[in-house]
Parts: sequence; structure tokens; C-alpha cells
Amino acid sequence: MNALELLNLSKTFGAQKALDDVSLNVPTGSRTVIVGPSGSGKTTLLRMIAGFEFPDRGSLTLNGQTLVDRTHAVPAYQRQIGYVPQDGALFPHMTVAANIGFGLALTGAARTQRILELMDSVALDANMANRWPHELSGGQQQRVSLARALAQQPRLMLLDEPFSALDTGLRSAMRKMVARLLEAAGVTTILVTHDQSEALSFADQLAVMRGGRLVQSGHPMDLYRYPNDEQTAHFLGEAVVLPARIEAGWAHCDLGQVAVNSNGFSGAAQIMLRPEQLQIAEVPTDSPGCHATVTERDFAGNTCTLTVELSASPAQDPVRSILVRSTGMHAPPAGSAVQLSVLGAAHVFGLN
Ligand SMILES: Nc1ncnc2c1ncn2[C@@H]1O[C@H](COP(=O)(O)OP(=O)(O)OP(=O)(O)O)[C@@H](O)[C@H]1O
Repeated sequence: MNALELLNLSKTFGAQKALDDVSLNVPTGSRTVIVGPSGSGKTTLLRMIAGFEFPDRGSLTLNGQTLVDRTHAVPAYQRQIGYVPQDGALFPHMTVAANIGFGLALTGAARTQRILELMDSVALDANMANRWPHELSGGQQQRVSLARALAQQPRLMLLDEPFSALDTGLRSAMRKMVARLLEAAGVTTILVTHDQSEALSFADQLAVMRGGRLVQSGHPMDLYRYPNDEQTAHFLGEAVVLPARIEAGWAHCDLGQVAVNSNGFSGAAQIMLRPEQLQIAEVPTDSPGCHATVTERDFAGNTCTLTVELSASPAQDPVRSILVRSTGMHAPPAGSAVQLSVLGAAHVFGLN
């Protein structure tokens, strides 16, 4: 069942089209991530769901209740939607406890008890209750902001780049903690980010935006493996894109013959492989197979990205340089003669 249904939403600011006919269903209890480059319309969409922005066209329904359509709009404060903005937006003149309890109807001991429960749920120590926002780290401020939003028992939680101010280690720990917490609370969540690895790891539904349009949505693994177009492929990770001739389930390209899921299609096409689908072996150059030379080694600890130059390219317009991922410790150095083989099938653009 869908918690939220967005239908044909459009919004223009002056001459700038911020949202262009966006439709999306958000299943109940899911974690949907909206990802896209800067200016693609993510925040506008989130603010529209929250009720801070109104569409020129389209409608928005939450748990069967129409929040916005041509005839009416439910104001933000009546929507029961939690919103955690990028900077946490804590009230600077209120303590942690007062921030979290801001909208709570409870009083006395019951109020204190509920605030402590909420602090506990976001892993904040009870002795922080009387601190001021400026006495907290970025991660702690985010957790207070989240606890404040959870206190309202929202029907939907909106998170706008909530981890962007945190350093890499804390960011991934916070992401896991928030995912666990929202799952345990059964709250349907929409998170906005421009960070593709964050999007892939947090989402069970991923929606990719570009230029105000929603270009693709689905399970993150499906979008990573089967992107609709080259731009989405590159946005979600490194991609090796090659021209090919497809015939009987095989792509004939600069890597030789590569398996594809072509659904009976034959003809010219662009194919895509992720660098981790390419295996590299150091071999003498006279053995059969696809030969290449390592031209660059980019060491990043546990992984290493190699740029390799193909030795012989049968295509008229050869793709000479491609990326391959290898384990950091055993990656051959620049200048090594190597042989490439492909793991699994390549994706053919234009067939999904
Ligand atoms: N209030 C506004 N007035 C005028 N233009 C706006 C307004 N809000 C957004 N825009 C424009 O609409 C487009 C979409 O902006 P939006 O903030 O939704 O993008 P975004 O994907 O969230 O970007 P970022 O990742 O940089 O936050 C941009 O071109 C932006 O300049």
C-alpha cells in the first residue's frame, strides 16, 4: 500500500522550472531516497510534501487524504509530517529537552519521561537534556532535530540532506542508526541527498531527479545495474560505457564478446558495465583474450581503480581507456600488461 502518492506535480519560479510533471508512489513503511545533482528540484519537492511550497499543477495524497490538489491545500501544521532540515534548525534559545518537547502536549513527569525516551531512541545521553544547541556536535544536533520530529508521531518523515555536515565516519554511523530507528518506529521516510553512495545504502526505493524531472525510480540495486540512460549510470557510480553490436544475446565490442540481457534485440547500442564487473589478470601479452596496459593506478585503501588502455580495438571508433576496480593490495602498477575478463552480463541502454 502507498503512504504517499505524488501525481503530475509541477512548479515554476519565475522562468525556472523547478519541478516538471513529477509522479511518484511512496510505499508505507519504506525508505525512499530522492537523489539528483544540485538544482534538480529535490528540496522543492520535499518542501511541497511538507506544505511549505505549493504546486502550480498536480496533486499529493497521504494515507488516502488529499493534501493538495486543484481545489484545496492542507496547511503544513495540519499534515502531521516530520521535517528535519539540513542544519537541524534547533531553537538556539532552548535546551535540548525544550527543543525535543516543543510540540508535546504532555506536562510534568510524563513530559520528562517522554523526552528521555525520545533522547534514548536517538542514542543521546540523558545528561545532555539541559545543554544548549551550541554545546552539541553536528551529529548530536541532528539527533535532537530527529527526536523533535519523532515527538510529533509523524505519518511521514522528511529528511533534507540530514548527514551532509557530518564527517565520513560519523555520517555512515548516523545513517545506519537513523535507518534502524525509523524502521523500528515504522515511519515512512523520504530522504533527499545529492550523495549517490548515501542514496544507494539508505534507500529501499530510489528516485533519481534531473532538471526538475523524475528520470527513474525503483530498487537501488536495479537502478545501479539497469539505469535508463548514460547520465543516470554515471550519477550512480563509475560506469564503463561502450558502443557495441548486439546479436543473439551477445555484445560485440572493444572488450570482445560480452554477454547481455538483450530481450531479443539486435543491432547497434551502447552497453554499460560497472568497473567491478571487469576482472584483471597480469599475463604475458601473447596469450589469447582482451589485452590492455595499466596506465594509472588510483589507490584508495581497500580498493584500487585502474585506468587501462586496450591494446587492440576492433571498433572503428575505439574506446581505448576504461576503468577497472581491483583489490587495493594486489592491483598491478602502471605499465603492467594485463588481460581483462567480464563478470556477469552488460546492460544495454534503451531496452528497459
Ligand atoms: N524560492 C525560489 N525562488 C526561485 N527559484 C527557486 C526557489 N527555490 C528553488 N528555486 C530554483 O529551482 C531549482 C530547483 O531547486 P532545488 O532547491 O529544489 O534543487 P535541489 O535539487 O534541492 O538543489 P541542492 O542539491 O543544491 O539543494 C533551482 O534552479 C533553484 O534555483
